[in-house]
This record gives sequence, structure tokens and C-alpha cells, in this order.
Amino acid sequence: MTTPLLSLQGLTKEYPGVVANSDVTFDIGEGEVHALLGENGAGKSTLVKMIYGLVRPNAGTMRWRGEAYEPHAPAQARASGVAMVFQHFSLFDAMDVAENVALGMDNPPPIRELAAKITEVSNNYGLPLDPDRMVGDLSAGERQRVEIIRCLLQDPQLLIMDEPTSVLTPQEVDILFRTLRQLRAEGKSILYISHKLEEIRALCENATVLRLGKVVGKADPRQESARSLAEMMVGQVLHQPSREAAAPGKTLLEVTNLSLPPQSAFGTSLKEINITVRAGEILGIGGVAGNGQDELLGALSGEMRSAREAVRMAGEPVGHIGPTARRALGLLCAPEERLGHAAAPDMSLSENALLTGAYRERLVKRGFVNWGKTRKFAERVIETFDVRTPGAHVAARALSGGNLQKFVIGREIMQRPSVLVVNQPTWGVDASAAAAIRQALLDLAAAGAAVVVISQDLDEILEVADSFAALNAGRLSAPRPVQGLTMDQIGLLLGGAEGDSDAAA
Ligand SMILES: Nc1ncnc2c1ncn2[C@@H]1O[C@H](COP(=O)(O)OP(=O)(O)OP(=O)(O)O)[C@@H](O)[C@H]1O
Repeated sequence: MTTPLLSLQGLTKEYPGVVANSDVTFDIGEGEVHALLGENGAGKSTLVKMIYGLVRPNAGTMRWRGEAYEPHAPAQARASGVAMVFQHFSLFDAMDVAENVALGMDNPPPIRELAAKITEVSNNYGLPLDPDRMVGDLSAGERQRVEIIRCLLQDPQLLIMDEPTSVLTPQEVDILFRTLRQLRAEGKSILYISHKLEEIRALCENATVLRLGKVVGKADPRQESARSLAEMMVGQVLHQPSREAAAPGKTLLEVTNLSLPPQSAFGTSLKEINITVRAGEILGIGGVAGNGQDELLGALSGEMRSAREAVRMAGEPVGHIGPTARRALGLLCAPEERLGHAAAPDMSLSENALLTGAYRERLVKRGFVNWGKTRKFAERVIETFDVRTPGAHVAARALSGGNLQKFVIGREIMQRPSVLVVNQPTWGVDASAAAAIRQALLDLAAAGAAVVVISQDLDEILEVADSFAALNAGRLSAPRPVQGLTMDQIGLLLGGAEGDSDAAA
């Protein structure tokens, strides 16, 4: 038998109150694309952080081509031939591509030489990049290219990718997969984390499934269905969101000719946006990231003010008032960026519950926080939304991405909004938790709320929304009923075929 590239033996990592990895054992061969699957909090990120030298195991060993491998720091892992593309990008907007790449390298060559190398390597791998462009001007897909090229310049033998496709358009996913297949053909290995099981089936020949930190299964994804893989992850039969058709009620959210200038040098302006959402309705807004999603959410939440009459809530003008006043009226929002925007990383879940729930849950009385009540509110969210954490005292930062997402969305839904606006509600969330969040949005609408779901996941929009509109360069297309809408028509709308309804129909 040939020696595996990387062999993990009995890896264990404990955090206070949680065993993140327990006795994890598996091999990754040379030239193998290996999927790491598991629910939110199953321990995937912890495992790859141990391989990349960011976290030290409490027990267990790793071998690299048969030799003992104990990276103490990422630089050491990189020197052995391990590279990692993270879920969250670590790039500086105000620097160009070459400067950003240089920052992440251990021994960068002179910048001109590096720029030439970036052009060469990026073209060779089918991910063309202009080294002189400012990162702030790049799309999410292009930013990811910067991270990938930075890794490839180190000529790694093992490339770790943590949910690489969640920010990509379907076309960008195709391009990325071509690159990954080329790497495999060159004998390089890839460890691939994703919740998108169809992608796993298309790309990977081996999968290791983690549940609660333990290996619970191994599979050849090509021989499985997305459903069977998901069921392996959760250990039970999957629940499909269901909806009941109901006649919509009165208009709760009305946006009229909303225009706003960009809020930062790299922001998008909003251009004459019109939206009407009635009680019981869900409007899905699709579009490639960076086309005004964050700005639209900001304009609806009140973080960005507009003309008084541009936003109305149940007929009342609210464009000029801030987030707290809008919350009081029942307009709640959950932004996309969970660590730092939706939740304060170093604050406990109780404190984070207070941040948005203070008014509606009456957590503050005569200027004093009622901590007992606040903790109970946080605990209700944790319980109802199955947030896997030791308790409400835990800092938001310590939760796995998907579990924090469940908390953030649950915190708003439990405040019984009359209008809820969410951006990427199931970003990085596993299949069963995503189904639970979507069901909660459907239930909220069925109970009479108006809901706006901004998402890059078209399947998600088709599953929950009654109507669909596309955001393109800050303009919103006229909404169309989701029923009967095809992917081709959606593609046209996303591409900006606004008003071209005959061509799209
Ligand atoms: N620094 C930390 N301190 C305390 N607990 C942690 C820390 N990092 C992770 N954990 C816990 O370890 C467990 C595994 O988390 P991990 O992030 O590895 O899961 P994951 O499978 O990557 O999840 P997701 O798909 O949601 O990103 C979780 O219960 C998490 O709360």
C-alpha cells in the first residue's frame, strides 16, 4: 500500500464544555479530493485548524508522508506543503492584488516579480487575475481567486478549502471546479469542506463524515445521493420545509423610489428601489454579492437613513428614523455578517440577545438591564433554534458559524416581527439547520408577517419565496411570482435584463 499524504490518528481536541474532535482517524491520499462533512458544530473547522497549525490537539498524532507532523504554527504547516483558503477573506480593500498576496506570504519576492508570477500562475490555473487591481473593486469571486492564487504560489501539496463556493455564482463554481480538477491531475490533494452536497458529489471521491466531533461514516460521494449524505451527517431522516398557500393581507412594507449614494469608496449606490410586501408574503431578492445587498438591508434596518416617505411600515413613513425606532414598530433585520455585524464576537449570547431584543422583549427597566430575563430570552432562542452551545454565557465567537447563524436569526424571529428582512439566512448552515431556518421563515409569514429574504442561494429563494426580484448594480428588477419561474429566467434577471420581461418570459 502506498503511504498516504496525510494520516490522522486519534486526533482529539477539547474546549471548555465541548469535545470538538474526538478520536478522529482518516487518511488523505496523494491526488485525492477528500470531503469533510458534518452538521454545524460537528468539528470540521477545528480539525482543519489542527492540520494547519492553528490549534494544537490534546491527543492523537498526524503523519505527513509517513513522517511525524506536528505543526505549531501555520508557517510551519505551509513549509510542509499545506495551504488553506479560509471561509472569511483576510484582504485589504485599499491595496492592490499583488500587495495583498505579498502580505500573506512568508518570503515574498520583489513586488514586480510577484506581479508577473501572479499573472502567470492565475492564467495557468484558469483563474485570471490582474495583479494591479485594487482589491476593493473586486467581486467576491475575484477576491477568492486572490486567496487561492496566494496559496498556489506556495506550490502546496495539500490545499484545504473551507466552504469555498458559498460566495460564488454558479458560473464561478464551474471555473473553480475546473481549477481543482487540474490540481488533482497534477497529483495535489484537496481537503474540501462544504454544506453543498451536490458539489461534493461532483468533485470528491472520498468523504469523511463527522458528528459531534466523531467520525461516524466514510463514503464515496459519487455513490450516494445528496439526501443520503445529509442523513448520514444528522443521523436521522431529513425534514423538508413545507408551506401552506394563504391569501396575502395588507401591505406591511413599502419602499418607493429609494435611492442612496454609496456609503463607502467601494460601496454600491441604490437606484430607485421599489418593493411592496404584504402580510403573509415572502419576497426573495437574488443577486451576486456586492450588487447592493448590504446597502438594501442597511436602508431597511435604519442603519442608513433615506427620505421619510421612501420606506413605509404598515403605511407609516420610517425612512428617516433609526434602527431602534424601527424595531419598536416591528421591523427587524438580520444582516449577513454574523460575527461583527449581527453579533458582537466577544459578548456572550445573553449580551447579544440584549443588543437587539432590549426593547421588544422589555429587557431594560428604568435604565437597568434585567439580566435574569435577558438570559431567559437567550435560552429560549438557544432551545427553540437548536443552537448547539453549552449555554447563554458563552461568547458568540466560540460558536461554530452555523450555530451562531441559528442564534442570530432565531433572536429576531422570537421577537415576533411584523416585517423581517434577512440577508443570507442560511449562509454556512448545514442542510438540516437550513431547513429549520427556512421553515421558521415560512411559519413567520404564515402567522402574518411580511418577510424579505435576500440570498445568493437561488434554491433557497425558490423554496421559501412567493415572488422573486433580482438586485443588479443597485437596481431591483420588478418582482415576479416564483411559481413557474425557471432558472434560465432567473439567470437573465440576475444579469440585469430588467424590464425585458418578454425576453425573460
Ligand atoms: N475557540 C473555541 N472555544 C470554545 N469552543 C469552541 C471553539 N472553537 C470551536 N468550539 C466548539 O467546538 C465545536 C466544533 O466547532 P467547529 O467550528 O469545529 O464546527 P464546524 O463543524 O466547523 O461547524 P460549522 O459548519 O458551523 O462551521 C462547536 O461546538 C464549537 O462551539
